[in-house]
Amino acid sequence: MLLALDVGNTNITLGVYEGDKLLFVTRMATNPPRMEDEYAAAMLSILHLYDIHTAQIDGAILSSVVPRLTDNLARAIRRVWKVEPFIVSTATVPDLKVRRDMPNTLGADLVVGAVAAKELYPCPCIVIDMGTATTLTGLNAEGEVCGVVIIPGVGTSLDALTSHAAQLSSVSLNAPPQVLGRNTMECIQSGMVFGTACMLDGLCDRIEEELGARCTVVATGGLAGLVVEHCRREIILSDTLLLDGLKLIWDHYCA
Ligand SMILES: Nc1ncnc2c1ncn2[C@@H]1O[C@H](COP(=O)(O)OP(=O)(O)O)[C@@H](O)[C@H]1O
Ligand SMILES: CC(C)(COP(=O)(O)O)[C@@H](O)C(=O)NCCC(=O)O
Ligand SMILES: [K+]
Repeated sequence: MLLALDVGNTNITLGVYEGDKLLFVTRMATNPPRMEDEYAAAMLSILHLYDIHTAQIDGAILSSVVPRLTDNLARAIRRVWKVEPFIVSTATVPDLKVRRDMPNTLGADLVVGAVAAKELYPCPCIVIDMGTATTLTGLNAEGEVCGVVIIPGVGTSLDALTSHAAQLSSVSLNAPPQVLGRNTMECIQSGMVFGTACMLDGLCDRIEEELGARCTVVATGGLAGLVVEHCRREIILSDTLLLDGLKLIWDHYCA
């Protein structure tokens, strides 16, 4: 079985594959950061919860955009399962062509999303990932990464807004009944949900203009479900895009 981990700035997403089948997906909070033994204990008890025994894991793959956690997690994996985790980066995934300055600074999650999109969807393609940041990655018809847009994520924006505006407090991230909010809560929700949906529609149009072709658009990340249904363009939702990408990378480079 393969243990696949994607470390984002808010959540560590963990999945286990048996062959091509994703057995389960679960999440651990990224903060506070933990030590090697704490990660080992946490992952062991999660796998125990899903009836996976230590001897059943014979491979591990890790993508991380939080460098200070990567080593502790990798050491925990080596210690518990006696396997060397494959660490995703542009260097370890050389088949993905990245047409931008300093390609090696592309976030590992964006590498994984791009590999998944290139393999699983028609290109040109735009990958939207809505987590701590909202990112849009543009892939051309050859599946090469042509560039990325990075925007503060929906939750991150809301935190910034409410910490800077004396009369605004945080709201639950839900779509209000109409665009014109009738109370402070609805006004903020409208801005967060409809504002983000309009921004995604508009950015996809502009990325298509730059790529000179109509694109497939696929969205993932913890906040995608909330926003994408309010977009006017057709956007495919995939909760497991990054785990799918990790599995594809594993099959290509390690199997
Ligand atoms: N099912 C879910 N699992 C995880 N996070 C979720 C879920 N639904 C909504 N969220 C929200 O998504 C955000 C985190 O998204 P995620 O893609 O895990 O971020 P990151 O990759 O930056 O760690 C948080 O604001 C969280 O509250
Ligand atoms: C843009 C990101 C912060 C997104 O992280 P996330 O929201 O998934 O936690 C991450 O991909 C990152 O740190 N990237 C490095 C810079 C770059 O890709 O250009
Ligand atoms: K992510």
